[in-house]
Amino acid sequence: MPLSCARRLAARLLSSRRPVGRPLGLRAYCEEEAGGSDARKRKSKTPKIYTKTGDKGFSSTFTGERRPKDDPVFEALGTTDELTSAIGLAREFALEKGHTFVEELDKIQCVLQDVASNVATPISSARDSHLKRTTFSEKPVMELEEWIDRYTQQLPPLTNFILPSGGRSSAALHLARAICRRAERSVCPIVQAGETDPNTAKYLNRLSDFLFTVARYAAEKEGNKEQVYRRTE
Ligand SMILES: Nc1ncnc2c1ncn2[C@@H]1O[C@H](COP(=O)(O)OP(=O)(O)OP(=O)(O)O)[C@@H](O)[C@H]1O
Repeated sequence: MPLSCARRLAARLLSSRRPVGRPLGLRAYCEEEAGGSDARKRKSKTPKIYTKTGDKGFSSTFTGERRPKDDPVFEALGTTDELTSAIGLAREFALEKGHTFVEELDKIQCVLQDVASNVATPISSARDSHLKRTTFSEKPVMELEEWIDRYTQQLPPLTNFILPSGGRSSAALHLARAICRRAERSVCPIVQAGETDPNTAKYLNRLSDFLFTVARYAAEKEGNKEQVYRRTE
């Protein structure tokens, strides 16, 4: 597959905000660009979700590098994808209960796409045009801090260790929080290697605090008791 196709695909993915985890495959994209193969033209114009380009255990970064699928970049992308999926589930539970923080969760899911775009663009192989499209600033980190402070003010002070509990919304937010911490751990080595913006790891660090705070807020608003830690002996 010509590299130029990979790059054009990546550019289109970023501009269309197609999720990093499930873009249109390279072959499908190149055929689409070329007007489609004869067979495909006859059958259908719908591009296939699988391209088979990853079958040998390698995949592409946004900069066009082919790397093994157990590379730290794909590990971090996969974990970020798990995180946004867990938030998506928590969001559904929260929506059923009419929680107002659903709005913040919506924005967070979009910002996580930006985190993934930045991680998918290793600085050592990026050109200026890649970097320009995938910048990640401190602004969303600051916004999270404002949200954490606002919700914390509405909660009773913490006097015990809280166990993941407090109803479905709250428990799902705790699960998302734990996955968020794993996402942070997976991004840290990439930051330390100087390959991604440190604000991505900062964002994930603040996000786990935000998820903890809204987990408690959800339990409180729903009138659910949170389980507290008690020594078992
Ligand atoms: N297992 C994975 N975990 C995390 N990220 C991945 C994984 N596989 C691929 N990626 C990333 O997600 C993007 C889209 O994934 P996709 O499944 O289309 O890639 P692929 O496996 O290389 O190709 P295909 O599935 O079409 O054969 C890739 O370009 C790569 O950046």
